[in-house]
Amino acid sequence: MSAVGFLLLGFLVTVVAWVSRRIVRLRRIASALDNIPGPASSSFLQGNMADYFGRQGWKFTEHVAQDYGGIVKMHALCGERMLCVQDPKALYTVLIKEASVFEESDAFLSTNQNIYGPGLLASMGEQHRKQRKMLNPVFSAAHMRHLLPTFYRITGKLRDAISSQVWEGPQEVDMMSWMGRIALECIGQGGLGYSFDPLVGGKMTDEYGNALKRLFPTLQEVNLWRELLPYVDWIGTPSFRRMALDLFPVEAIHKLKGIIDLMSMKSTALFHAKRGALKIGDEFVVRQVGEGKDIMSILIKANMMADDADKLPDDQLIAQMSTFLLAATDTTSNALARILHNLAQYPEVQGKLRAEVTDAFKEGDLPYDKLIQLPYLDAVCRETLRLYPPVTFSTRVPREDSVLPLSKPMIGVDGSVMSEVPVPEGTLIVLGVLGANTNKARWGADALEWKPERWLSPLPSTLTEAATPGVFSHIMTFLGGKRACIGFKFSELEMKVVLSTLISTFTFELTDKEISWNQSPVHYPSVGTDATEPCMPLKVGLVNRV
Ligand code: HEM
Repeated sequence: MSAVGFLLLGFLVTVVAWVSRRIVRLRRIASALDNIPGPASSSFLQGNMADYFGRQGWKFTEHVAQDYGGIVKMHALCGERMLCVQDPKALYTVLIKEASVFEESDAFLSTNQNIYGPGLLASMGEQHRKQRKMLNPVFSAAHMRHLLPTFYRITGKLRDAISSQVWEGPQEVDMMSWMGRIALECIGQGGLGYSFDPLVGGKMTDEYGNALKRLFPTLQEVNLWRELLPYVDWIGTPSFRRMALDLFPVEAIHKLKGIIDLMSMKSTALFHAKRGALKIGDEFVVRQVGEGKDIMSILIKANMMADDADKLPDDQLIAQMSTFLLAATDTTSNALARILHNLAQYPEVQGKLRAEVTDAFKEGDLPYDKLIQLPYLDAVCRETLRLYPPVTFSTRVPREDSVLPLSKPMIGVDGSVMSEVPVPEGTLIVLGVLGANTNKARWGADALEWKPERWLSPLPSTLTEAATPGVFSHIMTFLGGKRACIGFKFSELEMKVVLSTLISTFTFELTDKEISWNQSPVHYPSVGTDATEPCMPLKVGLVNRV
């Protein structure tokens, strides 16, 4: 049999095995979850997948968040059931108490393993625990404060670049593009000690940076094939699998392979250069981009000094580099874009924020603690992250049967009162971040309104008295537990530096172009609902020219 015939046969066997396993699992899950209320399925094939995860899925996500109980049954592909979990006690069980049962899905882990290598987003169990043990201290506030001068310097360049665009008078500026570039440069210099972009107008030309930008759109093109990965990524040796991929007749897969190869080559070269510099000594290191204060330099040093039992192998260190770049860029840039969009819609909030920041910075750049604690800047960031969590697609799959207790009982489809929900092994769980962040019983009747002021007075006791398992305030935007976002302090600092610089220099207004927000692994803005290209035009002017 020819190599192609052998490949096709293997593929067919895999598909048949996958379909039969799926049918058995479906039947079991469906009967266990029958009694949980939730929206009707839109079609047998797609269930509610397109309603929830589709580009215009935000309204449906709000409907699920507001109109059902703490756990909502939804329909996945071909009759499969999935649960949206938004009750705080149930979320606590998923993320903390039984975190070793509720792991990332196999498809998520396999995809990430093939893209980034064995980093945080591709590891589970002991390997993940060991990586977090090494990495948690690297992301502590003590290290973040050393990044502040780098962030001020980079953001100064951004301010100069935008100033030159609007020097002659207010202009329409695509702020999404600038937020993408600043976020990449912050994680480039602050995370890897590498500069992607001089931030001087035009477009970024760096090969590595452009590969990163192409990754998510290309992944979208191979969505269906990704589901099959856990069933095939153990077949043969890595070189056999590479050969099989070259023969596979799907163009997007070849494109993806090219992007991943380039990212891997660049991060490996950067890693070795960095470790070489660290071995030569501190004097050499301070002359590098990042001056040895970037996350990777600190990680490599910590790893060199760790006990043998705690040391991470090179491939796990290298894998963190693309992991950080991907996890940090779109999330923070879109969060910043959302804040600017809201400030343009609420000029009184914009004015109040500008007054606070201008007064605070009148004697020069603020030190770390003062910047982080500026009350109104903090309130604007928290409130935006609460109401518009940038990441909405976090999922988990229980590796064994489990039970999720509820903080507030709910009424089942048969009218009975349910204080807990049985969850069979293999059930797809969507973490209902929006539902947790906007629960009216806990946040108050105005939970769906964007009101930064709510953070300036004590939060309702309904919220503070019932624990929320989130790492950031009382919100679930960065999740909680052992897989919570490791970079939330990095992101918070970056957002505050960028916003304080922009808001004290520029004014932001809406244009006549409608900005719509698209559901995707990370929410992004576009002009109107048809365009898929990320874009957010705002009318930008100079503060002292108004
Ligand atoms: C507004 C900005 C950000 C948001 C909303 C955000 C949100 C999240 C969420 C929800 C997760 C959990 C994903 C899951 O388990 O399904 C996560 C994980 C992660 N984030 Fe962030 N993130 C942000 C910024 C950052 C930054 C700046 C970095 C790095 C500097 C970062 C690095 C990571 C990493 C490495 C993980 C995987 C953690 C693990 O599995 O142990 N994130 N993030």
